[in-house]
Amino acid sequence: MSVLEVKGLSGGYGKTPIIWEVSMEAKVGQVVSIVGPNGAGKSTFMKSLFGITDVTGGEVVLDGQNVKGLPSFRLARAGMAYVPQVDNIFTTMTIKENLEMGGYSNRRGLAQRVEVVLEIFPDLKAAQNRKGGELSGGQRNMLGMARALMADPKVLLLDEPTAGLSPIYVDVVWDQVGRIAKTGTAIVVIEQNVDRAISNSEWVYVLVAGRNRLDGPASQVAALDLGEIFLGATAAAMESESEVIA
Ligand SMILES: Nc1ncnc2c1ncn2[C@@H]1O[C@H](COP(=O)(O)OP(=O)(O)OP(=O)(O)O)[C@@H](O)[C@H]1O
Repeated sequence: MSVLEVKGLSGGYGKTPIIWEVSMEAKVGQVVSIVGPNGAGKSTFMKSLFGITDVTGGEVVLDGQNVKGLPSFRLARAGMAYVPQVDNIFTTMTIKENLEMGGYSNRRGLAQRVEVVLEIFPDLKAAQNRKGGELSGGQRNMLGMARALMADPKVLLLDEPTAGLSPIYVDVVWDQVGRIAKTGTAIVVIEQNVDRAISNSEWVYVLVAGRNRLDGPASQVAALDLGEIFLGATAAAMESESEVIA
């Protein structure tokens, strides 16, 4: 069952359009990746979903509810969570306090929720009294995800959670993504590394020049030469229709 359906979303920053008629969907408990060349509009698309950039057209349906154009706090209430690439934790607060802040909107059962989330992130559990600012890059990214999970979202949007991490930590973060999905949360992840995206997601979307270029099950996308497609991020790609290879 689809928990997130995006149809023909267009938008950008003020009057500058960046994404054109982008569509995607994510099912309950599914990991969906978005890949594409630098500047393809991946982050802008995610920000548009979460009400941060200007949306000029399209539809966003979250768990059956049309949420396009809602401000971020209402999207959060409706079950969407977003973890940006940077500034995703409070550095002067402990891990536990960061989690408590993440659950501020529903204080009932907060302590139990902290426990549930810490069970998903053993590294954080072991260091729960350390301050955010003392954590490694990988731990910070995990705390960003954990904090977002405090609201028990239906859909979790992650903008490059593995950016700048050592290969070992990249594996750890992807492992956590898989664990979160198993709890039923749908996860949409922007990933620079195509191979990682393919091996850790069920479905992969390729954005080129602000548009859907193609999408399909990870196993089928793996068979394509995406390097070639990325390099061809030209006017020709912009004019082509999106292909679906499901
Ligand atoms: N705050 C902003 N204001 C205006 N334009 C922006 C802003 N942020 C990004 N852009 C522009 O939007 C376009 C798409 O950028 P975006 O960051 O969404 O791409 P991306 O696919 O996520 O790229 P990367 O992989 O490099 O992060 C780029 O041309 C960029 O210059």
